[in-house]
Amino acid sequence: MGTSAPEPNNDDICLSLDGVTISYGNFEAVRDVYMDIPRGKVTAFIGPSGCGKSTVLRAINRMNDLIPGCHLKGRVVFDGHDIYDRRVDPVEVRRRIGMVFQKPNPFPKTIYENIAFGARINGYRGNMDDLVERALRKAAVWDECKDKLKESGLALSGGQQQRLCIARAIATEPEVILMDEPCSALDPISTLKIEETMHELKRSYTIVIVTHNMQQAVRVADMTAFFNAEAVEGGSGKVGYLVEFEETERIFNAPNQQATQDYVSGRFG
Ligand SMILES: Nc1ncnc2c1ncn2[C@@H]1O[C@H](COP(=O)(O)OP(=O)(O)OP(=O)(O)O)[C@@H](O)[C@H]1O
Repeated sequence: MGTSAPEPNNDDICLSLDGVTISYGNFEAVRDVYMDIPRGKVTAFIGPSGCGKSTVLRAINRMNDLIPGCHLKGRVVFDGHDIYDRRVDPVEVRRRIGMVFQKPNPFPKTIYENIAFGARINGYRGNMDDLVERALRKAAVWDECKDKLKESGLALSGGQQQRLCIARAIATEPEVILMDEPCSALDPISTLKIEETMHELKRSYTIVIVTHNMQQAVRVADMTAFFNAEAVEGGSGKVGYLVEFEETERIFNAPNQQATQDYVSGRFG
């Protein structure tokens, strides 16, 4: 992606956060995060509100660039290159590292166009009908959509819209899919469908999900990162930090840190 010399490759690691500190103006939201996100697995970010989970997630595909005053120190290494290198195109980063948001946000276009639009902009030259079908199938929403491809994406149910948004993210052929609380606006049945879809998707993609729902982390994630926030000396706000990053089973059954134990067992604050 970049033109700098590639760093040594570790095939099992998809993305490395290397001393990442993110500020909004003068406010330091999250400090000094180091983590190696494994390839082909689901990684969950959990932790109390305001500890910086979404901020870190958005840093992984340079989505924070769109927030005026947001600034990152450190490096995010993907495919051997720092995605914040001056020579790297953020649009290309976001194509390779796609994102699904909290609220389903289909374009006000047909179901077909929701998929085809981004692919066309990215210069896709293959058979568009095939791409639309493939993406909708991978996102497990083909059966519900196949007879109404020319209808508006907004006419689908919330859960179907979210799977359409996953299909839209897949259509640009990313390697990573970031999901920011993708089920928080959905009913339990739609939530289970998305979770099942994630199990399928991790065969082809690396997934990072922010979730408030600890049961969801247990159900879907191979690895879990627990973030917390602490008061800053002399300051009024709190700064987020990564407490620990381990296999999900370990985080929920035998974490290294007392703060993690307190959080996962509900004895927090
Ligand atoms: N656009 C922004 N401008 C200024 N401050 C922001 C912005 N977005 C987030 N923050 C601040 O950064 C800190 C981390 O927020 P963030 O949304 O990343 O936390 P979170 O752990 O994802 O929270 P939640 O679980 O409530 O979504 C908070 O103090 C928040 O107020």
